[in-house]
Amino acid sequence: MTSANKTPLLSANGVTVRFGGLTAIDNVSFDVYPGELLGLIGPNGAGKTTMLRAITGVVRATEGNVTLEGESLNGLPIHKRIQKGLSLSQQLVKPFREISVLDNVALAAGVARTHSPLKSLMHVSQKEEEAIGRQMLERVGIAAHADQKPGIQPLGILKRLEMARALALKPKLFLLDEPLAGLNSKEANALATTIAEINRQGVTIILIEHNLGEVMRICQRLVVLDNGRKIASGEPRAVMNDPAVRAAYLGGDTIAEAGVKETAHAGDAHA
Ligand SMILES: Nc1ncnc2c1ncn2[C@@H]1O[C@H](COP(=O)(O)OP(=O)(O)OP(=O)(O)O)[C@@H](O)[C@H]1O
Repeated sequence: MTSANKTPLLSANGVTVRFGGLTAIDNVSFDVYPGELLGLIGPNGAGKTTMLRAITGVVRATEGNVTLEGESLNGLPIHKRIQKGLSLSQQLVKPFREISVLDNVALAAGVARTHSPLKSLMHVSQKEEEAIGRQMLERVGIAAHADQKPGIQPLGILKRLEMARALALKPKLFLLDEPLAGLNSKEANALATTIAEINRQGVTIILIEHNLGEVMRICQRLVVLDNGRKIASGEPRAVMNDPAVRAAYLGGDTIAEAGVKETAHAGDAHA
């Protein structure tokens, strides 16, 4: 957990991202400590996904910098950041539909080992990658689907497959962008439990999520963005009771209640 004498795994320092005249991220700084499950939350359009993209190199920060284990990631392309230990599980799930669930994960494991998608394609199903694939499917709870094709899987399984693919890269920092979106409350609850379990096994995680009930349940610390700015950070319950956070979400009313309801969905509440 956070402590003054611990070195952050990741530090964002004064990160600003502008798209033309729009400042999507405005001078945001925060740290992620080894072993943490950090929730990055905020209303629609707050800048959460842009922040993740600035960390992974999908968008370039206009100002500021991001360091991983003290080393600047500035200017590094996405694949170099992956090599250094970042892995992003995306909101949109796009597996290869013609190969099995297991081969999808084995392929990702191959990319991690060869850093070349082409080589990993030729290596797919080699024993070691396959073993990593099976291990990751176990980890996300879908080992029973290993030999099936992704095309016939429901969204809940596909989300877990996407997570298994990202975990196959053996990341130092695992970035999850709205993994619970589109799931019913029972599925969301189960997947959030899996995410907490992955964290307990030692994987440091940044979780972007609108489902505040699950965020409150599994995250150890929160960073809140609104209009591109960091408006609060700290222990979840204290953050949820922060007047600035209440105002950002609901105009100051019932964020604490919304936060503890299992089905709470800030995106819905905000709409
Ligand atoms: N590539 C882009 N070009 C221009 N504007 C963008 C781009 N990406 C994001 N934005 C804008 O930046 C702002 C922040 O968007 P972002 O998607 O990061 O927010 P978010 O907090 O992830 O929102 P949500 O919860 O709705 O997914 C929004 O105003 C969005 O329209």
